[in-house]
Amino acid sequence: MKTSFVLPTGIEPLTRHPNATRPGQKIDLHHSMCYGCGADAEVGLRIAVTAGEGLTATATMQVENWMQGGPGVIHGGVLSGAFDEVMGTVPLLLRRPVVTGHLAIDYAKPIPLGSTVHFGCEIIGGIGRKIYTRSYAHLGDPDAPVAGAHALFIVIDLEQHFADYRDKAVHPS
Ligand SMILES: CCCCCCCCCCCC(=O)SCCNC(=O)CCNC(=O)[C@H](O)C(C)(C)COP(=O)(O)OP(=O)(O)OC[C@H]1O[C@@H](n2cnc3c(N)ncnc32)[C@H](O)[C@@H]1OP(=O)(O)O
Repeated sequence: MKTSFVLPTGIEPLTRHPNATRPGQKIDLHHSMCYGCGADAEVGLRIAVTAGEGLTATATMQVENWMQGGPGVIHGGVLSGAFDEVMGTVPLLLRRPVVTGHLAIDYAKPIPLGSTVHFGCEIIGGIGRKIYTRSYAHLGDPDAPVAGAHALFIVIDLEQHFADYRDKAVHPS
């Protein structure tokens, strides 16, 4: 798939945490009101990410009617959000919390409403606090990707990063 994303030189391999979610198991829920993965979110993608071998994962998402962009197909921003969620979850296999610094999407084919989108994802490696990932999406045939993505995630101190925003958080009613 064509992409203009350029990986920097000097990326070091990273190692899965010994206590990371085992292959085949769902990677722990971020929180139940999260737009990407939460079961209680008013509107959300409800993506479940499953750990694979090494630093890989898979996920699926149902393309519902509210996700429509161009007639009959998914909105590009929704797909972007899905890639963000999938790639942002995989660093939990390192047991390192991250936020997105840079996200790049390559849209190869329209994705019809009603589709099940399958995602594959891997951590490429890291430099300091920077973690580089790539992902692809297909509709059932991994040899026929409909989109791809790269992202740079930055490792954060979870408590410190969200300290000023916790009083704005919404909780399940
Ligand atoms: C959450 C629970 C998990 C649970 C996981 C659940 C999955 C959630 C998935 C969704 C994730 C999201 O959407 S997160 C929401 C969207 N993202 C955000 O809100 C992040 C907003 N941005 C920020 O807060 C900040 O900019 C940070 C934290 C990303 C970076 O700030 P900082 O901590 O001061 O660090 P800083 O020195 O600026 O950057 C560190 C290094 O990264 C590089 N760097 C930073 N941004 C970029 C960039 N866009 N492009 C290239 N490089 C960059 C810098 O040059 C530097 O390199 P060097 O000098 O070291 O070489």
